Amino acid sequence: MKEIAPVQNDNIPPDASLTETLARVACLRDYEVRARQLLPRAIWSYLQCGAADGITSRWNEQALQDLPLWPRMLRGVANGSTALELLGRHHASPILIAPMAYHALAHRYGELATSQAAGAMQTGLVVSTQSSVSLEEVARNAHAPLWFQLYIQPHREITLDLIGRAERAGYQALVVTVDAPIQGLRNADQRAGFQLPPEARPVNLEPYAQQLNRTGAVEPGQSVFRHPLVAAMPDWASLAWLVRQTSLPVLVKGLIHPGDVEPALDCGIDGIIVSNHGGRMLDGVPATVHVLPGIVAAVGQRVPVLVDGGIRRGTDIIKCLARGADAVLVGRPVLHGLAVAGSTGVAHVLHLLRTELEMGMVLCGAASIADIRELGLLDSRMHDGGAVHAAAR
Ligand SMILES: Cc1cc2nc3c(=O)[nH]c(=O)nc-3n(C[C@H](O)[C@H](O)[C@H](O)COP(=O)(O)O)c2cc1C
Ligand SMILES: CCCCCCC(=O)C(=O)O
Repeated sequence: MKEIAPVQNDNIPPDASLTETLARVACLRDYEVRARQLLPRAIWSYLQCGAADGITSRWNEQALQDLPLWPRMLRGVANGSTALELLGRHHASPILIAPMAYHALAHRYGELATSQAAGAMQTGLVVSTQSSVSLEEVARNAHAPLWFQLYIQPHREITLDLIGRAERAGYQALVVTVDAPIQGLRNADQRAGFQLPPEARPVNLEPYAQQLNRTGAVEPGQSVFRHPLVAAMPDWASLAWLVRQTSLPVLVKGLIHPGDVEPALDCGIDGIIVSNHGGRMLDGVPATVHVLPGIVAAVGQRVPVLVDGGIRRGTDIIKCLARGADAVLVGRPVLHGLAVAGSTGVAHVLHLLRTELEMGMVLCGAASIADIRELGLLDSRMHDGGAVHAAAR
């Protein structure tokens, strides 16, 4: 295994020791502020910004903040636990790291640093098709449960090869992302002049470079409908085909409409991740926490439902689970921690979230993940202002 010294980080300013930096960081938001100060503007833009006007990206966070929690008292939660079983495996908490391209933009060890932190914190990591460290190298060095995020490729043989590589490398599940047949409209990146630097490359796809000689971006003057990726865009039949090609559990990521649940289940998938890609694809789609209950109802407990988008606090996790999610994925904060303090920063982000989750559970009277779902910690009546008094009578 490559040695990764957690303290080594080019991004930490010379006037602040790592200890000082970490001592001043109280919550995930502090990492965000610090990462923004440290990263070049164009890199920050790519890692942080939502598509177009960033409306959905803001809504994801705002919607979670706007949901009031309704805690229960005097329930005795000593010996509580955040543990759960997901797809037949034990997880220490309902937190996973969302798939994100190019961790090397945030830190020179990229996904190796992230996976080291994930292992230390017993947190599942979803490795992107567009990781900057190869899926095999991440797996060789990992101590965390790994899932592989797969973009269905324009050529079936490439998709098959990626599936085989993930299986052989020991990944435990495939996450098929379906909300990004082309790149979202990245106005902020355009303004900041973002271009991928040489150290951040889609290395997993390099063996197929000759067949994949194009990006997801739409060139000026080109009709979007004529883009080669649109011509090769996957459909439900592609997903059903993919599920038949692997023995691994397959989760579909990017569903937000309950009408898409039945077609997805018909394909034989094993889980759903409610996601709008952190608001990075189609701007103006609803916040994930708003659409979550509709999906959960449509699924009816046939497969696990996970959710991501805007989770910045342990209480956000409680809100998602109270609305029916089995687990959550966290995106940008992981990259913020990575940019500020490498693997230590990521581990700290995960630690902060886990601690906040446990504090929130204690203060809500929830001793287990099941309790969070069953205690009525969120209630639609809470949104009717005065009606809450009537509800309590
Ligand atoms: C920089 C960045 C790169 C991303 N790359 C991918 C990707 O390669 N595949 C994918 O399915 N989702 C990708 N996503 C979306 C995340 O998996 C996730 O849905 C989203 O970040 C969750 O929202 P949050 O960042 O507010 O937590 C990316 C997100 C970011 C911020
Ligand atoms: C064809 C879409 C590729 C997007 C890859 C990276 C990503 O998911 C993101 O930037 O968000």
